[in-house]
Amino acid sequence: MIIGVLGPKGTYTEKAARQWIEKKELENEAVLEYCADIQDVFFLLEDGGCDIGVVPMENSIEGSVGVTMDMLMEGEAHIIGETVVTIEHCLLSRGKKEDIKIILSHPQGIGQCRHSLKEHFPDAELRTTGSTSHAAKLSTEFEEMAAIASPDTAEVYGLNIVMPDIQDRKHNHTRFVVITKLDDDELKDKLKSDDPDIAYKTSIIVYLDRDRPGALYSILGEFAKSNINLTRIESRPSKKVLGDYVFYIDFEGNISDAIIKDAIYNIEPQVGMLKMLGSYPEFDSHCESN
Ligand SMILES: O=C(O)C(=O)Cc1ccccc1
Repeated sequence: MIIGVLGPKGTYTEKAARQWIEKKELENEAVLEYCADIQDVFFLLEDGGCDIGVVPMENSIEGSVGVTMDMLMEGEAHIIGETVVTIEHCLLSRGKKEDIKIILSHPQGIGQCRHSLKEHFPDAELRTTGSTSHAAKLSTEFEEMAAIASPDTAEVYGLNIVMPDIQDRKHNHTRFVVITKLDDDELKDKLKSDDPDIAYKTSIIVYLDRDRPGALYSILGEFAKSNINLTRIESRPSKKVLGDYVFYIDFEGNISDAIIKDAIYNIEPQVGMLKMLGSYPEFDSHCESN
């Protein structure tokens, strides 16, 4: 089974993928395919180059990962799982702290360390890369470069940890989603089936089409009426005109539950578009460590 992840070796996304692989007991079958950026994970999946993909979705400090949200809207990928990884950013370099002039990372990495960078490296040039480990790899070339990445990545690329705990807040977590293009039958052949008794979550995207008072209220009311708990609601630009949005809604429950099916049935006639992203086992922080 080929699993597309953000590369090169040493990304947090790889950590997330390994966490999910272990949970699904796929250690003997899974082969990781490293991609240059998040978009490429989706393209690899769409082109049939991998069975499964793992991509970052949202971070507790920096918020949503726009490219992941956009690619979920645009493509055929659907969500079959999620996992949460604890983020522990460090500053990695070949040189010493006083040599550092350029700091590299994925935009999420830079965003999660913004205040700390201003405080400790006010004059450094900040440059974005495809991933945290891509930044680490580039930093092996010059002593004046440093990467924001995980301590494990320092080991992979033989870099020094010049500053541990560089993130703005101690508690830092990223939620990753597991995506596929395979249908239920194909998945049944490849994956151990999920325990039907565990808690599920469902993700949808809705576009309201007609801007009118109470349109979103009415949709959210369908969830409230059925006592369905929302876990996330985010808007993204519809990309049609300024001020026009699509809404990403996550809620507790499985689309195979009658109560969820009924709520979706009631919402559908009220919206211009409803895209079902998938129902999948909710990450359980009590059972899963990382
Ligand atoms: O997976 C990575 O290493 C990335 O570059 C994306 C990212 C960046 C920061 C936190 C979590 C994921």
